[in-house]
Amino acid sequence: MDTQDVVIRAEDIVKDFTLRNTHTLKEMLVWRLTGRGEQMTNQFRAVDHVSFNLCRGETVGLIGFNGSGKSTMLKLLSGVMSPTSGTVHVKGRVAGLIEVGAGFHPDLTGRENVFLNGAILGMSQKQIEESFDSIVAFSEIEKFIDTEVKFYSSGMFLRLAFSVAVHTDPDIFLIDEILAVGDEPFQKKCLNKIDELRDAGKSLVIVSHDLDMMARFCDRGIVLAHGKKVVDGSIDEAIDRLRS
Ligand SMILES: Nc1ncnc2c1ncn2[C@@H]1O[C@H](COP(=O)(O)OP(=O)(O)OP(=O)(O)O)[C@@H](O)[C@H]1O
Repeated sequence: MDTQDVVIRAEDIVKDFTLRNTHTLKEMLVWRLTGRGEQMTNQFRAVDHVSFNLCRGETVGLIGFNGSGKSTMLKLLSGVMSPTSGTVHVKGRVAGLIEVGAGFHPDLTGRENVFLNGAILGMSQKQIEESFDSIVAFSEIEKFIDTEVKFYSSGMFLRLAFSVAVHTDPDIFLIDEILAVGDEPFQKKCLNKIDELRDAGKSLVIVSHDLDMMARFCDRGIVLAHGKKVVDGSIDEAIDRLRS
């Protein structure tokens, strides 16, 4: 594919987290006085020099065992988090379904959150007004739309968040495991919507432990292990590596 078609270019991404150890005040004082203050924290590398391109129209599955860095990688792609080093270039509008309810304010109603979230995802007030009925209809939570979202179940959060995100007409859609919290009918509806987005030539990055679902949706698979990219190939090749 020529470089014009690249919508995400992740170059040599590293993400380090600082893990804090809990110490008593006395320990901290002794450590500081003995000049060992730097040992109070340690660094953990969650993403280790990962590079890849995502092309227009591709659906890539990001797979790997627990703690391998998948969710961190999605947050770096979405811009919610910055890399320690390396760069992420994005072309087009990104919608991320990364954490259920992220970007939702608990004290606001569903209706207010649709406007807030839509605006965060780059929609104008007029676009949100025009899409509002369709957003609510897709989510099927009409009855609760004027209830504060702190009273929503995680499935209700997902319904509204997914619905807002797909209505923003994203070029790139990032989806974390969260589909798991929806009930089966809603999951089916989301999967159909994902098919529609694929058919419309959108680019998707999906994180899931449901390898059969990944085999059905993804063209390509990237396997992360301890933060490193160990496979970037067909989805079948990626799944084989994980299952071997
Ligand atoms: N904010 C943070 N502070 C410290 N460590 C973190 C933070 N976020 C993630 N980590 C660590 O980074 C590593 C990768 O986490 P991440 O959530 O990206 O893994 P994952 O592959 O998505 O895992 P899972 O399959 O369990 O969801 C884990 O060891 C996790 O503890």
